[in-house]
Amino acid sequence: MTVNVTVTGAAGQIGYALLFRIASGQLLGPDTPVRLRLLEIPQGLKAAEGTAMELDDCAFPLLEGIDIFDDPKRGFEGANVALLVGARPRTKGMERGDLLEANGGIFGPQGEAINAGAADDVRVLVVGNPANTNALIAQRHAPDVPAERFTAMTRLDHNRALSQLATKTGASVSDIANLTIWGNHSATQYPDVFHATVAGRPASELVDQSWLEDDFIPTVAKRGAAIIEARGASSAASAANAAIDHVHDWVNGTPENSWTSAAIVSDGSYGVPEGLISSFPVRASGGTWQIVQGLEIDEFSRGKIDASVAELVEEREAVRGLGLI
Ligand SMILES: NC(=O)C1=CN([C@@H]2O[C@H](COP(=O)(O)OP(=O)(O)OC[C@H]3O[C@@H](n4cnc5c(N)ncnc54)[C@H](O)[C@@H]3O)[C@@H](O)[C@H]2O)C=CC1
Ligand SMILES: O=C([O-])CC(=O)C(=O)O
Repeated sequence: MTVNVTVTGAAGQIGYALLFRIASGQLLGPDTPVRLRLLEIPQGLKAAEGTAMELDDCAFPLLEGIDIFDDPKRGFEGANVALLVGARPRTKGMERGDLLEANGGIFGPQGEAINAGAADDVRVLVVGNPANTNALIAQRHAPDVPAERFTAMTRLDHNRALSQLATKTGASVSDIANLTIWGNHSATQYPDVFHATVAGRPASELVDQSWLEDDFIPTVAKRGAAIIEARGASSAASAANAAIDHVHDWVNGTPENSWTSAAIVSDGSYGVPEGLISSFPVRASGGTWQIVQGLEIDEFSRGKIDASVAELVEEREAVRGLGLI
């Protein structure tokens, strides 16, 4: 059956890296036809039309159609998968509160539109920053959609951590299992190697604590800023790739022998307040995410997780104070 995929911010740089991969079958697999619904603001419509022309020109056998909208109500109609990429970027002179407020004006109405018209099985991935809190705002505006269908992306952080650890240990990324990103998709995130293995050996035996603290954790947590500095623009292809990985695993399941990371609604596991959208170690099966339970968390990890979760609580209080949730 054809799957309707809504992509917001379709004319942006992540959109340009993402749409062709969705249309080629990499999001949902080689047997699933897709129909794209592109949502943009009025100023983005012309560029979205240009991208749609290029999608046509690829003659993707799985692409059944493309529609373009600037009205969220129509953009999310019948959506089975919704990728919320478009967001208000932080600009000069903008305070954190201004950024949260501007994004509340986007993600509140989009949550309402999902509630009103998306398909019963809708799965939502928020990429646009601040991703966790934008996802929370959207989720709170969609009371009829099960809360666990709203997720935010920390898969790019997860993939960045895999790559750093592989390089350091001289292993291949496919040798690494059970890394975790905890908390917020921000500089406070905690990339945790203490349950990870590299070719079956505990990662913590292969790297020392000073590398973790002085190199690995800050490199992963600040990678977004380093890419902006180097490229003059934020991560786009790697962000699109992570979005594909996230939805692909959500729908098709994670491999037996490992877990991944995703920001999902907390059920209170690991002391993360219930209802926050925070990154956890997760497995997917049967189309749902489950938090990996029973991991031992030492004092170092506890402090790092708590710090990132505290930032999420602060963001939640800020949007509550602004009347956005
Ligand atoms: N979670 C993650 O790991 C990552 C998140 N990001 C975030 O993803 C977002 C998008 O990044 P880029 O594509 O590089 O930005 P971009 O600025 O190139 O594109 C954003 C697009 O969104 C559109 N847009 C703005 N408001 C909209 C609305 N209300 N409805 C529909 N479309 C809307 C804009 O017209 C623009 O075309 C940013 O917030 C960025 O910070 C980027 C990389 C990684
Ligand atoms: O900082 C940004 O805008 C981009 C981002 O989220 C990342 O690359 O992780």
